Amino acid sequence: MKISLTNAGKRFNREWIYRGVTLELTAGNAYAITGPNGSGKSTLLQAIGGMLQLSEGSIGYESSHRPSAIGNQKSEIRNQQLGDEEAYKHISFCAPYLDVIEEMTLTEFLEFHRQFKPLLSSFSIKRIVEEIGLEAAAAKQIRYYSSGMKQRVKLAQAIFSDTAIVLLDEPCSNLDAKGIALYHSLISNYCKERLVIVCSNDPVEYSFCETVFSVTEFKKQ
Ligand SMILES: Nc1ncnc2c1ncn2[C@@H]1O[C@H](COP(=O)(O)OP(=O)(O)OP(=O)(O)O)[C@@H](O)[C@H]1O
Repeated sequence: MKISLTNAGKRFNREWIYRGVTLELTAGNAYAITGPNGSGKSTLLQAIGGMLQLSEGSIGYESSHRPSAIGNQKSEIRNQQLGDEEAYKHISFCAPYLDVIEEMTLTEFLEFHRQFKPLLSSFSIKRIVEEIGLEAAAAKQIRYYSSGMKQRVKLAQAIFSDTAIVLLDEPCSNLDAKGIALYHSLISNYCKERLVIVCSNDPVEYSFCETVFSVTEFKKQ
């Protein structure tokens, strides 16, 4: 999977938040978007995730796959541009401004979510609940969870969805030291082959990202 941004820009009213963003982001890599409060990190991530329309420029999503081999011949890897609808099936998102369904229990919520985005193969809901250490609370409505427990649920929803792209906005919000360790183990166990983008000002959240860029680089107009 590859995401290409070409001259991407976003403005609210007359104010350009970023402009001239040209980047290629590829699967198997982790990227961090940093920058001061209000600089446009979330706005850029939301545009990449298709939740927000750009004011100018474009975003393309390209998947690569190897069609099944014919006879003994090895087939070439084929690249295919995806339409927006198709691309969004490959994206999962975790962010403070995205809500979980508070009226559901954790088990019900994961069952519900699975109908729209399949889970990583070989993962049962029971196993996911165990992975995030919430076995004792699995039958409790999410509305009664602490903020750190809710954050674990949001991380699980994003990381255990079978998507090539994982977008994480402030992924360690409300997590304690154990929760932060859990986040890092989920990233290293389940995100190696995927395209991960983390929006953050806290190096602890993006320590594993090979490429770090600041949204302030895209403020020159
Ligand atoms: N819907 C909107 N309408 C008008 N302005 C907006 C809207 N959404 C965001 N902004 C503005 O865009 C700018 C960038 O906001 P954004 O949330 O992307 O910043 P951020 O870098 O993620 O900040 P933080 O570190 O505080 O989370 C801010 O000035 C914000 O006020």
